[in-house]
Amino acid sequence: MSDATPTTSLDEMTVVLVGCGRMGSALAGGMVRSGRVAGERLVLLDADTQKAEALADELGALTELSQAAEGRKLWLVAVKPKVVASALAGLSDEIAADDMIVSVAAGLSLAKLRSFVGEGPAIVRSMPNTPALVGKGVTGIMADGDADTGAAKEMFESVGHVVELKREENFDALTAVSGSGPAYIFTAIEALADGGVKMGLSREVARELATQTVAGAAALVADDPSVHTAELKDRVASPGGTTITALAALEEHGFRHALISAVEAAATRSRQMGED
Ligand SMILES: NC(=O)C1=CN([C@@H]2O[C@H](COP(=O)(O)OP(=O)(O)OC[C@H]3O[C@@H](n4cnc5c(N)ncnc54)[C@H](OP(=O)(O)O)[C@@H]3O)[C@@H](O)[C@H]2O)C=CC1
Ligand SMILES: O=C(O)[C@@H]1CCC=N1
Repeated sequence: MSDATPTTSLDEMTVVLVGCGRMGSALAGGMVRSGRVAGERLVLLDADTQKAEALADELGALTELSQAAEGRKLWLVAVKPKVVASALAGLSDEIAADDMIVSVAAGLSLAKLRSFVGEGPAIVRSMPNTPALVGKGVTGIMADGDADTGAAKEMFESVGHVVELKREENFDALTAVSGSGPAYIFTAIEALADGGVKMGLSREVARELATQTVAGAAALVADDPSVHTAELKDRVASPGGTTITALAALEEHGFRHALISAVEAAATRSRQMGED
């Protein structure tokens, strides 16, 4: 059972990535770039072997389980939620009872994951995001039962922040805020730059300004959690100035409501996906 699972450092394990798509490749790239996971400790598998081989060439990683070192494996499952059961079934002869399975699939509960693999391997449910590729990801994790999350935590910490959830039902909200969140922010950066282009800036300059503004604003928020974001906003808005005029326009167009509704819609979808 999971509570008998040994505690092993990530250094002593081989990470096997199952699914080299958008999220899987971002995680693999981020881990190798960070120097935390060596290419010879990373096996890349994909239904499309050419995709796995191309990524392995780029990262100096392996593509065959037979090339992996002896010892515990961390199976990082990054296929679409509907494919997780069949992907794990196809690997059942390879997964040892003392291995660890880490799923990144949206909506898939620990109970469902356990039903796919049976008793034995430790299971960790996670929700990362694509900024992991550049070491700026944030990942929610939770283990099945009292399994040790250490190696999974180490892996995700190599590509950014880790938030350990105590209540599994919070995965839907976390998915909606940080799993899907980068897409909202990319859209915001694009629209901010569009505004600059509309007002005469070149696309290149507008993108640079929008990107650095979002990065700088996020850094300021993160710098001191005791300062409310409203206070930071007030410090930008001079009385009768440009910012308060812009904020009024944003309110008129339901900016806050749009974001709140987006998170609500994504969380609802995550919950539905878990019921499929
Ligand atoms: N994209 C994101 O930002 C995030 C995604 N996730 C989760 O990550 C998972 C993957 O999403 P995403 O990367 O976007 O999807 P992709 O479709 O980009 O990646 C999935 C990859 O898995 C491959 N694949 C399919 N079946 C198998 C199999 N049996 N064995 C090995 N590989 C297989 C696919 O190949 P083929 O295309 O040929 O089918 C594809 O290359 C999902 O569960 C999603 O919920 C979580 C957080 C963020
Ligand atoms: O869109 C999706 O379903 C996945 C999960 C979070 C981000 N991408």
